[in-house]
Amino acid sequence: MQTSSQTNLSSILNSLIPMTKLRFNPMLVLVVSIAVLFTFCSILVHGQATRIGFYSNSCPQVESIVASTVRSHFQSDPRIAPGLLRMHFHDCFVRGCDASVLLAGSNSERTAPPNLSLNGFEVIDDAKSQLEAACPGVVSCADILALAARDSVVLTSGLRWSVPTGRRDGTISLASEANNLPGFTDSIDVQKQKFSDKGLNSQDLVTLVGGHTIGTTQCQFFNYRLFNFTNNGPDPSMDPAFVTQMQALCPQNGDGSRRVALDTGSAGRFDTMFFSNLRNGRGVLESDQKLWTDASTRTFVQRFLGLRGVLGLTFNLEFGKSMVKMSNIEVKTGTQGEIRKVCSAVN
Ligand code: HEM
Ligand SMILES: [Ca+2]
Ligand SMILES: [Ca+2]
Repeated sequence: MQTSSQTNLSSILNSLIPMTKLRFNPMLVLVVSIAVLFTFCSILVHGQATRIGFYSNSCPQVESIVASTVRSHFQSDPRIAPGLLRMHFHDCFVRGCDASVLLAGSNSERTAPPNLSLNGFEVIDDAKSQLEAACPGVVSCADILALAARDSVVLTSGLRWSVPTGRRDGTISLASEANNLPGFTDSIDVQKQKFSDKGLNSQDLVTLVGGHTIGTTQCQFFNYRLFNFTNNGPDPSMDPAFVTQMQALCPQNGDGSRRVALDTGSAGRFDTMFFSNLRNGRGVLESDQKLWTDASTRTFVQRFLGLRGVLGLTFNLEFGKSMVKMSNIEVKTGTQGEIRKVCSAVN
């Protein structure tokens, strides 16, 4: 039913365009105005966001170029897969996912202690130079890193997810800001706090730390648990047989830079073995083992292991969902930041 004011409005609008055959349908005018208003308000409130297919016209080859570059480097050195996943995490937690972690120079993030062992920079540089040849000045380094992290999970038998793109590159990178990153001795409360500061909840925390299902750690980040953790011995949350196994790999006063798997027995495969290891007191990092010790995070570990009946969660599926959240942290879009020409330097 039309109200008299709608009828009046449409007759006024129709009288304004006597030369055309267009006629205003008041309902249509209403729906379109609401849609325009809604879009306008949501841009005002949320800022612009990333979206799937951002480069579908400007650089349709972007995904295939990144994927083939990551694959070819992975074939000669599989360590780049965990390397790129960790690099994306370290990027997102400092100034958002803006490739700040890729900038070289004195006092840049790269020089901060947690970033000294990052690897895979050459993979991003390689993809970037191919993309500059194919679509000059179009694809951001931040997006290349987000895509490369996803491709790394796929290459290690994880599930694929769609990566929204449209990030722009930041121009600032400060070593001092890398203390935002969680540390391997952090309590669960501190871990939760650092994640919630970035809009990530406890489930995201457990899921994303599940990224430790691939890759390695240096002995120096956990060997303090193996010997004099307490007055009379190793960390009591560790399985004694596992302590012996780790002592052999990381002897006291041995080489602290030696590397061992974060997920014993499955360092190359994106699976739930990491969570079984936590359940069995076989977590390598102190911060990882606490995900099982603490009841509030343990429930999520149990859900990934199918130990909570209908509350079961599929790790590989949840990982993609939490990664989409993580890779949208404080993103720069639209006219913010820039599209770097070279990923290690601002334009
Ligand atoms: C409480 C949070 C976290 C802490 C304390 C932590 C700490 C660490 C430490 C100490 C290492 C060993 C680094 C080395 O020896 O070079 C490491 C490696 C790694 N981290 Fe984390 N991490 C956390 C969360 C995450 C998240 C959220 C991801 C990804 C989504 C991630 C992915 C990785 C990967 C893949 C490696 C292996 C790197 C390689 O083999 O090159 N981590 N992490
Ligand atoms: Ca960043
Ligand atoms: Ca694994």
